[in-house]
Amino acid sequence: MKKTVKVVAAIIKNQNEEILCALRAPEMAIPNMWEFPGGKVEEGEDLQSALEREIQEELSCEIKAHDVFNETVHEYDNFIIHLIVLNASLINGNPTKSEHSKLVWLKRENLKSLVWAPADIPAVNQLIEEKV
Ligand SMILES: Nc1nc2c([nH]c(=O)n2[C@H]2C[C@H](O)[C@@H](COP(=O)(O)OP(=O)(O)OP(=O)(O)O)O2)c(=O)[nH]1
Repeated sequence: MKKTVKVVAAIIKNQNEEILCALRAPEMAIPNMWEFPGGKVEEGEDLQSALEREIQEELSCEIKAHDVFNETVHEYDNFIIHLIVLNASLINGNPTKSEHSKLVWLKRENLKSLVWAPADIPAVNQLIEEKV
């Protein structure tokens, strides 16, 4: 049976209403695909704390995680992901990449120009549809 992994990811916006997108590095799982930054929820951790911790670790900045924006279950070849995308706001510092290959801020209407991790497509679609 495939393992199910619970992952939280953040929608972080800047003053221009652009959204932070992160490119997974070649050596990461699901390589060379764009994602909303975040990571796995640890045992006993609530969603908001997990996301705030992951963003501090990965992007060296402080966020406040808010409500759930989109929740999706997607089956990859070797595991099942329960991806929970939360709205978040930047509290302190600037997102700085460590593990990722690239970080970009994109307007909603341009999100489709990236190759997203398949599990992220529902959240991307919801972001685009919301503002038409
Ligand atoms: N962070 C994140 N991971 C995603 C997204 N979409 C998606 O399919 N994934 C997958 C990629 C990975 O297989 C898994 C999350 O792993 P990760 O490598 O980001 O998390 P982590 O830092 O806690 O993992 P680890 O290296 O400590 O094991 O979920 C997304 O939007 N954000």
